[in-house]
Amino acid sequence: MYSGFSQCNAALTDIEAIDFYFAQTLCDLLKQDAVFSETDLTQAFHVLLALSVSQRQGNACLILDDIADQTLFTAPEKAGSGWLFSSLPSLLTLAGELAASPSLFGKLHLIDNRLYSARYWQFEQDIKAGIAARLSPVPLDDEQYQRVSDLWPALFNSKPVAEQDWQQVATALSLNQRFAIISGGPGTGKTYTIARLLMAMQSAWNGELSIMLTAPTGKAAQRLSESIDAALSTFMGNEPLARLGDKVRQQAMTLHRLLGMPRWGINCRVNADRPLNADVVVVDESSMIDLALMARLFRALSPDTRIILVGDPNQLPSVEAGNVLGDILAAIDKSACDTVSASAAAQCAKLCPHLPALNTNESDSPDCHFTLINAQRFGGDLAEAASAISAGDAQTLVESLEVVKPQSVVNLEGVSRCEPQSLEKQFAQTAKACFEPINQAGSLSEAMQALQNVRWLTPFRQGEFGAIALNERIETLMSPTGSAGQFYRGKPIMVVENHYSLRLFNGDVGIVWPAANGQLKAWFVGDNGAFRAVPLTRLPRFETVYAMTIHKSQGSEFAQLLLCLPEPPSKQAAAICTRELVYTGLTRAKRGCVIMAEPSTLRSAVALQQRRKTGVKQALAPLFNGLSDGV
Ligand SMILES: Nc1ncnc2c1ncn2[C@@H]1O[C@H](COP(=O)(O)OP(=O)(O)OP(=O)(O)O)[C@@H](O)[C@H]1O
Repeated sequence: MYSGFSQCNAALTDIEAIDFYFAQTLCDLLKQDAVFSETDLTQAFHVLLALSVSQRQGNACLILDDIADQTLFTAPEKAGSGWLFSSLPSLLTLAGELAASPSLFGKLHLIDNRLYSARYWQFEQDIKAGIAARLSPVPLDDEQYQRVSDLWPALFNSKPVAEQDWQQVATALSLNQRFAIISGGPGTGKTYTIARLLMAMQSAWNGELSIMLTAPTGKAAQRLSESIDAALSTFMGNEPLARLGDKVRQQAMTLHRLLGMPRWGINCRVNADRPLNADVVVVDESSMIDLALMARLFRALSPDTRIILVGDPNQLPSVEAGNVLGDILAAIDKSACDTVSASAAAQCAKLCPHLPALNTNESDSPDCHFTLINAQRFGGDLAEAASAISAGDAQTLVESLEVVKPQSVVNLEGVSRCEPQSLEKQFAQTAKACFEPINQAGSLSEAMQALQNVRWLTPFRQGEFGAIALNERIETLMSPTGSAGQFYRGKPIMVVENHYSLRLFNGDVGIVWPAANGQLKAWFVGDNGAFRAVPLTRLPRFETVYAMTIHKSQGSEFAQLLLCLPEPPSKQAAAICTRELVYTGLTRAKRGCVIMAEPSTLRSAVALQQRRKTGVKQALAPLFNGLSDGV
């Protein structure tokens, strides 16, 4: 085999030291068994290498079919590089023997054709156990029904309607679920529904429920609190409703804080032995939650705690391994919009006799997924473009987009396209139209508002249209000295590391602005919505943020967007430009978006779906099809 990492790295491409040492450590253990031939050990080393690479790429496991009879880790410039894996039957036999070998006991798991390291296998098992334990509904008693029925007309329109109101259906049917998912695109009223569902729950349980609101990032948590507040403000004028609203309103926190995750390390303060003291946990932006974090969340719930996942499965999956929300929804494979069980239909009819009857099915599978499909806030064009992207219909999308000048983004309602060359030619005009309002603002709050109005998004950090180059170019136009990298009034910045004592977190966006004494400071929006200043000398690591990557923009929204989709400069860059990336970028726009792209680049991106290899769907499907295999 290889004498060390350097020799391995010379023979194979796309591997990292961690892959080599993972494979080598396990192979060293295997040698103790003394049952594997040298040939088997060499094959095992490469399978383990492929497993580590696969997990590093965001997959939970290695699908053996993907490597069978394939030569992997090749590089055109390295003659003879790469490794040819054997056929599927012999890979399956080998992987089975590895997983069963005494020296690797518990370290590897082979489920069907999926090879796991113990960590990821355990995450999947914990998620499965957490969901399985919550699938049987907890019926409301008659008094609870009565209280919720009495409240209903204050929460929703209770006049008879011809078209189904999925927000009401979701609320009525989630009331007695201990596990529910409310999914939908941006502005479909997920938070509106959650606020009302929580009001209904509090009324059923006489205001005694302990509710926790959480989201994976600080920004998403802040938006969740604000949106719940806005949804509850409707009830302020009515004393009893306002009191019920107070039992729902609270500051959402990040999942890391909720679980008491240490700054360094992974052992949560809140865990199976010391679970969360909550009756209901609402998790927003669930698509951003990776396997490990979701597993830790489920471990931290006591058996009676209800969990409601909220999110948009068409968005990018988590940065770290897995695609948990998408996989759970794939396992459920239906929503209440299709059919529900007869008992769920009866429950809905009891609370909402004014709604059309739901379609029923014969099964007793749990009705725990509710899709909201009607855009409540999103402009028609944006909603249509977003659904064309999520349906993979690039042709309709490209044909529907008017070609405009890039600077028209500042007042745009809806979606248009501009050619990359026209942004190149009109770069200065476009940047000034978008960002001069920040410099020209008369006050800090106007500048903050202007900053939220327009943002440029890009898939990449590096390269001509990467965030770094775009910010440098824009900054030379905006900075009074004409050079990048200096502080000036109106410079937008994004913190890129956590600073706990300053209460600044990775992704927080602020602005450089003079304090009352004229001294420049960095200003951020505090927890209570008020601005707070941080001395420039104390700022943690930050970047200029006229432009940002689409990944970083998750959980944020802007009135108008310039969505740059340049032609990917390499194969690796092309692999990033997926349908989910375009969808996530576009749906950050509240009013208008200009997509800067060649039609061919847009088509290729929309055609490419980001697939994460996991076994979550296979593990959960039996639970949702009434075939629980007993966890
Ligand atoms: N049934 C409704 N009637 C009137 N307004 C509604 C209704 N549902 C939602 N809205 C309004 O539509 C807007 C978007 O709703 P909401 O914020 O709940 O959507 P969301 O799906 O949570 O959005 P996002 O994905 O951006 O978080 C809000 O202003 C909300 O008040």
